[in-house]
Amino acid sequence: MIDVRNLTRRYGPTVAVDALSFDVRPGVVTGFLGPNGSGKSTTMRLILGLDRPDAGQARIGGRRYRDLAWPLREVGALLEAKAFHPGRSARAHLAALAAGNAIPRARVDEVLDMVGLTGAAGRRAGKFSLGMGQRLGMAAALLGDPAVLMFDEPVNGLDPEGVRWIRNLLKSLAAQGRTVFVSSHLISEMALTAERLVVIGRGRLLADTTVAELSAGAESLEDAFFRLTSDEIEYRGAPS
Ligand SMILES: Nc1ncnc2c1ncn2[C@@H]1O[C@H](COP(=O)(O)OP(=O)(O)OP(=O)(O)O)[C@@H](O)[C@H]1O
Repeated sequence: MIDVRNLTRRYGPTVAVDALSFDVRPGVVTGFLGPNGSGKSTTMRLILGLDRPDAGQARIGGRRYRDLAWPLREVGALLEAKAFHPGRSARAHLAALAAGNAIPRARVDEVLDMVGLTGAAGRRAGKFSLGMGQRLGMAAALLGDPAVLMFDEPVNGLDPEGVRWIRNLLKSLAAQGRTVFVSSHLISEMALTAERLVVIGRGRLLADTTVAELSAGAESLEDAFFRLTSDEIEYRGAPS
């Protein structure tokens, strides 16, 4: 469970996250949607203690990130691809993370297998394709067997096979009872992956609902999304 209460973050005159409150529940995939610059990445960084809020707070399993004794064992996150040393093998990268977080070494091979990287485990991660890099990032997120998982735009740039693989992985992690929170620009992809949705615009909450409910009053989830966010997009072309 993730709970976000009155979370606010300003950068100079920009209010990136504006008194945002929502819960992310276990057992389902929750999509995090919003136009470019609406504050999704900032919110995720605040939840993960990578940035400090000006007001409010975010908690994981009832505790702030900085109060977690072994963060990697409570929350796994994939924020950007290729967040690893390029000269290290995939296995060495994961082994270093495991050692630093008191995670048994045997778990490294388990997660390599889960993400389909067993055959490439000895290769230098710097030579990995984008899809392999995402798989390695997923393996790192899963290493501590955490109950809460967060992914920022995990399918960006992936081929259809990679997109489907991530979709199925997220669903199976939620089916195991984990809390899965995933941001995306791709509304059609979220319609296939998520059950619940948190939608924001200019840092503010626009909807905290299910995919089914949001789609119900519109022709498609995409139409419902554009209706919801139409006043929130900073730069629009002139009306045709
Ligand atoms: N470190 C920073 N310094 C200054 N402004 C920032 C910083 N990080 C984010 N912002 C601003 O805060 C707002 C929210 O940005 P954020 O990256 O969280 O949005 P986003 O929804 O993740 O966008 P995208 O979908 O384009 O990735 C934007 O106006 C952005 O320019």
